[in-house]
Amino acid sequence: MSAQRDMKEKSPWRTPVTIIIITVIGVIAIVALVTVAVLQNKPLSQKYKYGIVLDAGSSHTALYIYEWPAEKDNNTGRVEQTHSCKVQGPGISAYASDPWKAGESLTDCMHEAQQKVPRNKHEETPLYLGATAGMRLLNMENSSASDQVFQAVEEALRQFQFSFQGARILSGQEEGAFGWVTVNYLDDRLKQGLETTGALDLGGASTQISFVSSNYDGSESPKNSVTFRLYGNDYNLYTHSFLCYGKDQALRLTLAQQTLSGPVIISDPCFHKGYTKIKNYADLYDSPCVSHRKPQGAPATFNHTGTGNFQQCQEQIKRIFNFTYCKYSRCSFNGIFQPLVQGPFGAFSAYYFVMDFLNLTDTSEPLTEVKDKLTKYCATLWSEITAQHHTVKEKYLAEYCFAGTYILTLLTEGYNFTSESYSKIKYIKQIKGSDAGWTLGYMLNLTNMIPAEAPDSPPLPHAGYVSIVTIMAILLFIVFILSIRPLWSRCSKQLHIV
Ligand SMILES: Nc1nc2c(ncn2[C@@H]2O[C@H](COP(=O)(O)OP(=O)(O)OP(=O)(O)O)[C@@H](O)[C@H]2O)c(=O)[nH]1
Ligand SMILES: [Ca+2]
Repeated sequence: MSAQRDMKEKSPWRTPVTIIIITVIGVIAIVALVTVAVLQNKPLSQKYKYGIVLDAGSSHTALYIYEWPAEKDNNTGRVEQTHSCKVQGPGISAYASDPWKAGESLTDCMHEAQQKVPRNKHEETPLYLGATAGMRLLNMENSSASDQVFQAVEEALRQFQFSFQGARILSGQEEGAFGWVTVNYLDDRLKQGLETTGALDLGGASTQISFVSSNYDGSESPKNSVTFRLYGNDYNLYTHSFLCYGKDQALRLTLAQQTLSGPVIISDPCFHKGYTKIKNYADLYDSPCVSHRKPQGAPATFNHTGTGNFQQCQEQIKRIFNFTYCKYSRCSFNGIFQPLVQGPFGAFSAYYFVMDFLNLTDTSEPLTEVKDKLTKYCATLWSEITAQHHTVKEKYLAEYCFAGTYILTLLTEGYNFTSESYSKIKYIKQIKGSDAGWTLGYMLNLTNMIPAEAPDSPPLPHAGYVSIVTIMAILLFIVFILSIRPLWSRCSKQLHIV
């Protein structure tokens, strides 16, 4: 009997130390369970992926770096622009006579990208270059020069350790459609199946309009139609890119029609009174948008003189749009089909630069007021303008009256925005820290980051899952305490005896 009691007392399960150890292990196990539950579905450490897109525009090239959590490739709204770099100098199409310089011009921004993307990610980071209207024009004018520019650019980009995926010219349709994808992706409209926002992009050499219209099925003009299935929703997008109607080429078109007879002086209502500059005919007509109209026997130069009159400027600009023919039910201009504009719009690139400078981004202001303000601005003397804005580049400064008038004319006369639909335009530069433009949409498409179908949602949301596991853990803990209570009471009795 006493030997039995001895054995019971010496059993390791019956010592206070053992009971304390069991209790601690039990608590640790429960805490671990809860921790695992909390971390379930969440990456243990945030691992990021990167993508780089070079936007080789007509006026300049810009590099964008995008970043997203590696585990969330398919989730919308997660890709963010973390860095952008403006390439010094003109767009790559301007290097047609010196192609290697086009490649060289990109190296500074590429070195910046090397610094910004973690070194161990370089090899897996895709790098794309997309060229737009400047290269479209060069390709039309001199395709071998355009090939050489691409060769030089590709050679330069291959020097870097990124995963170079090629350089190519985007079609106008792609440029318009990817701009629309970017805006709606950043606004979280695609995944949630919300009403979409149209996209208005004004570049230097071309301009794009893209929107979804409820009364347009794409059949009337298939070349203006792009269909998408994104997150389980079908979209039938209307899109058109007008080559030669970007801000810089539109200015050439407007000037060209005032120089048909090769005058020595041009009195231009789109430039401020007091502005006067000697310009070369050869430079003005050095673009396929106007080259065929070069006046015969024109002098080498002309004196470009401003008269600063909004009304007359608008009249000059209207004449670059052809409204005389349309084989469809309705057209914007130059015989291009366009349904009535519908819904909200985001207007970016030069739409934003220009209207922001002119303090005209508030579209709740009636159009008549916007026109009044622009009338006053255009009528301001050039000497006053330069005195007020001495830090702004003179080339930009001289062109704001033209550019503002062009924007209003393009929107209201070209695309048929009314006072009411104009108020639904927002002039934007960025959405949630990422620039509005085609580059993000292009990368999302090429990396298959927007699925056609909505991703399967988990049977329980994360919060629900955590709650259930926590309740189970608490119950387990109570059961555990109840089960060790007899051991504790026996243990304390023993301590008493001792
Ligand atoms: N005022 C102002 N104008 C700018 C600025 N950056 C670019 N621009 C001008 O705005 C116009 C459009 O610029 P971007 O949108 O960069 O055009 P792009 O992409 O080079 O041209 P595309 O190939 O036609 O798209 C061009 O005339 C530029 O010279 C800026 O910061 N301020
Ligand atoms: Ca552009």
